[in-house]
Amino acid sequence: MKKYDAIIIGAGQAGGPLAKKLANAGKKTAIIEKRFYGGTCVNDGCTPTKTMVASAKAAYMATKSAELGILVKKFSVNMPQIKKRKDEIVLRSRNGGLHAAEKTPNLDVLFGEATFTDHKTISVNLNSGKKQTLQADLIFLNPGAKPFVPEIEGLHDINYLTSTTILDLDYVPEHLLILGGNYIGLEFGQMFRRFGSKVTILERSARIVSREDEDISAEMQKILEAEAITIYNQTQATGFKQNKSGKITATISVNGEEKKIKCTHVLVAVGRTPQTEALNLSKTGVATDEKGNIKVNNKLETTTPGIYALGDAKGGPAFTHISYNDFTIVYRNLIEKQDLNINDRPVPYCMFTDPQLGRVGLDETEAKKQGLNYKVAKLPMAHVARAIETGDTRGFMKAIVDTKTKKILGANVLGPEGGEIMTVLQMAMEGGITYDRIRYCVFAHPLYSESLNNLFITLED
Ligand SMILES: Cc1cc2nc3c(=O)[nH]c(=O)nc-3n(C[C@H](O)[C@H](O)[C@H](O)COP(=O)(O)OP(=O)(O)OC[C@H]3O[C@@H](n4cnc5c(N)ncnc54)[C@H](O)[C@@H]3O)c2cc1C
Ligand SMILES: NC(=O)c1ccc[n+]([C@@H]2O[C@H](COP(=O)([O-])OP(=O)(O)OC[C@H]3O[C@@H](n4cnc5c(N)ncnc54)[C@H](O)[C@@H]3O)[C@@H](O)[C@H]2O)c1
Repeated sequence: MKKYDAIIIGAGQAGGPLAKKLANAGKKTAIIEKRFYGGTCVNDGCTPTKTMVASAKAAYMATKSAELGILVKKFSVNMPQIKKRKDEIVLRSRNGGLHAAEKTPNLDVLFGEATFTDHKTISVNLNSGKKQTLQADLIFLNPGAKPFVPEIEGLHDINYLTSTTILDLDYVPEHLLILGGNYIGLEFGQMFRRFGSKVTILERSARIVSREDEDISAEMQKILEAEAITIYNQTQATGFKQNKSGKITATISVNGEEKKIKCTHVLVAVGRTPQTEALNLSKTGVATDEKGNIKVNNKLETTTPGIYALGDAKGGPAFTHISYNDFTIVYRNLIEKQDLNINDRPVPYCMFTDPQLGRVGLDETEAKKQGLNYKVAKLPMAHVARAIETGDTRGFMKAIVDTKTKKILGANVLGPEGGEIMTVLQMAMEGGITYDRIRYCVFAHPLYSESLNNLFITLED
């Protein structure tokens, strides 16, 4: 049995940085990782997908460049090269994080699967085949999540893809059928369409990106359909069959009506599930909800004092920056004796479709639901000088403002660099800068953000 001051399970977006900071603060720390240092974001999430989205954008630009007067006569997609570039970037990032951790005094990095055997006692099945038992008063759980695979007849008999396994393809699928029309389904759907696949997306809800306002869903659907992606809303797959040559027939229910679709590959992108089962949390009194998410209070402490949960495994918004912020909250509270909680933070995000969808704060639906006194400012990208000049006028900017205080309550920007434009509005929200000031702010011409002047000029006082 080895005693530590702190043990961290999972080297994800919270665990890795927390381990280094605790060790540097003088705590004898161990971090246990069963797979790859850096977790989902670095190895199977943000880094590889955004790397491949960049390749897909290059393919898209090759098809669009004639409009800008540049004739690309012919181009081809080199999937092995796209994969190689992605693998190299992932490896560099993974190894960078690992080497920094291994060089940190006071920090032991263990590769293996951790499971609780008793109160604050952890057994690790080391990847080397050996076992090690550890104990600490402070334990941090950062086990992340994995793709959720629904029970659909025949799904387990076909060689379906997940957001993790699709990253290993070194060829372009002929016809990719995707279950789920949100982050993962749309980012991969557009990417593979641009690589040359035929793409069909099935979304169970009435509309894709169903957590956003209706006008966002409609515009996103229009943008994706313009690239010849087929989208079925209010649709579920009810069965799959694969023939000897590998071709798959999916039975789908569209608005209750049965239909058959033939495809070559199926990507399951219907959400993620926490990796908490293997932890054997009942041994240490940490409660989970019916989905396996770890229950925490607003300071991220679980039902067992001294054990904290960070990142995706606690449910709620599942983003890298939220997991990272969890680390900073826990660290500052425990080591710097601050009094921070997770309720006070904004939850911005960006969907990396092209154009991007950046979002922060309240949308129109939520403002209406809360009965707020609000106004909506909306500006089509077709009225944005920068968008016209660069030849991409898809989408719009939208902001919700408080009529009385003139404060910005939220923003959705579906457009080129939508994430960056949203972030400018987020900074205004954080600094309490009202929309009537932004209307007359001097922004450099002709930036996308300059059009925030015009966005708020659309509002009458
Ligand atoms: C395809 C895809 C694209 C994404 N793109 C974005 C994006 O663009 N922007 C964004 O903000 N977010 C994105 N996300 C979400 C983001 O990756 C996660 O929210 C983020 O990685 C936070 O994860 P985490 O810190 O909770 O845990 P993770 O990063 O998942 O790390 C958890 C680690 O714990 C390890 N582990 C689990 N159980 C054990 C155990 N018992 N013992 C030892 N180790 C264990 C796992 O192996 C893993 O390495 C994406 C996700 C996916 C799947
Ligand atoms: N850019 C980013 O920040 C980014 C990118 C990728 C993933 N992520 C994170 O990863 C998480 C998982 O992403 P995701 O897209 O898999 O999940 P999600 O929960 O965001 O979306 C799943 C979609 O699938 C639909 N769905 C559910 N069951 C279905 C079924 N049986 N058939 C058809 N549709 C069905 C849902 O209605 C929903 O629209 C997200 O919560 C997100 O936080 C973030």
